[in-house]
Amino acid sequence: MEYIKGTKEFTSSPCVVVLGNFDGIHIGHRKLICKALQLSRELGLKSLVLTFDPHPSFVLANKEPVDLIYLRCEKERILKDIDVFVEYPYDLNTAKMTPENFVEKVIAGQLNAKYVVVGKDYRFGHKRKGDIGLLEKLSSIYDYKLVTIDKIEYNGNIVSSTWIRKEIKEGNISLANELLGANFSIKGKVVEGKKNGKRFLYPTANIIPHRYKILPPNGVYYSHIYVNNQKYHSITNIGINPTLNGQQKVVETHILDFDEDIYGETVIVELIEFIRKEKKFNSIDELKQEITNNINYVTELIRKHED
Ligand SMILES: Cc1cc2nc3c(=O)[nH]c(=O)nc-3n(C[C@H](O)[C@H](O)[C@H](O)COP(=O)(O)O)c2cc1C
Ligand SMILES: Nc1ncnc2c1ncn2[C@@H]1O[C@H](COP(=O)(O)OP(=O)(O)O)[C@@H](O)[C@H]1O
Repeated sequence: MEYIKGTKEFTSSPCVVVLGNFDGIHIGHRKLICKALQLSRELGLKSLVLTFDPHPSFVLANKEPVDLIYLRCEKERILKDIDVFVEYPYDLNTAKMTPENFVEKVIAGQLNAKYVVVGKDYRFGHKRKGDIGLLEKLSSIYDYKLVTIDKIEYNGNIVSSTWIRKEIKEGNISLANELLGANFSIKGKVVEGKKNGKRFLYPTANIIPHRYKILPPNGVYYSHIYVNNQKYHSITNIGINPTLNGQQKVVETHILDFDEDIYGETVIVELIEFIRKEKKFNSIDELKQEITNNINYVTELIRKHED
């Protein structure tokens, strides 16, 4: 995948363009992406995803981009089949562009779009005045075809990033994963902790989560971890380790049947199922007993799944 960021000075060969903010790439977004991939294969065109960086709300409302389901580095993994991923700089000049101007200059001009794939409610340009009606109207002038995709529903409700954020915050990881069409994941570098794991408890690979990343409530989750592209079953605690008077929020993963030094490695932790809330125990022994119970539960879960 070619990745274009931080510049407006680029052009593309004829392509199928997918437009969207793709805050949390969910089953609705995946449908757009699949359609674009299918068209690009059939027609021998490049597939290109265009989003904005920073998020428009950061520039327009001066809001910090908090509670991100995917950080940029995490999106690349999901968009791996796409040929080109563009993060178009969203500054005050971009915000001022009329929708007509954006289509002429960027979509038809720079991107050389032959197909434009968007959700039915896609809005763009100054004050979000552009919509699919305008994209359709301009398609004959700029010689592209418009493909619109209906909003996807799950149990009668329209799937949205806002809904998924709510489920993640409430700890409903299994449902969030259904809506994402993938397991919610946290990517980061394994850092050194206080070494209490190996000494008194179980070793855990520690990641300090990015301050913009959304996280579920502090607690213990059945997880998968990818180390050097190899997948392992694991159990993850998200929290501050109150029993050992910790202060900082850490994502800590104990990998089952594993005994390697992975400090400094970039890993991906996927959360699969909520097990329990994080608690302050009266002693390290009590904490260890509970962690052992949790590991046994996960081992049993994996065994049942493999039967
Ligand atoms: C499955 C699991 C569950 C845990 N649950 C708790 C908990 O409920 N409360 C707590 O204070 N710490 C909990 N911990 C965190 C341990 O306290 C932590 O792993 C230990 O402090 C080691 O820290 P270190 O990596 O800095 O050495 C849990 C760890 C694991 C692996
Ligand atoms: N099964 C395992 N799960 C997680 N980490 C492991 C495992 N076996 C070995 N390790 C290594 O041990 C480190 C964690 O040991 P720990 O005592 O918890 O130290 P720290 O406090 O630095 O996290 C990990 O970062 C990793 O390099």
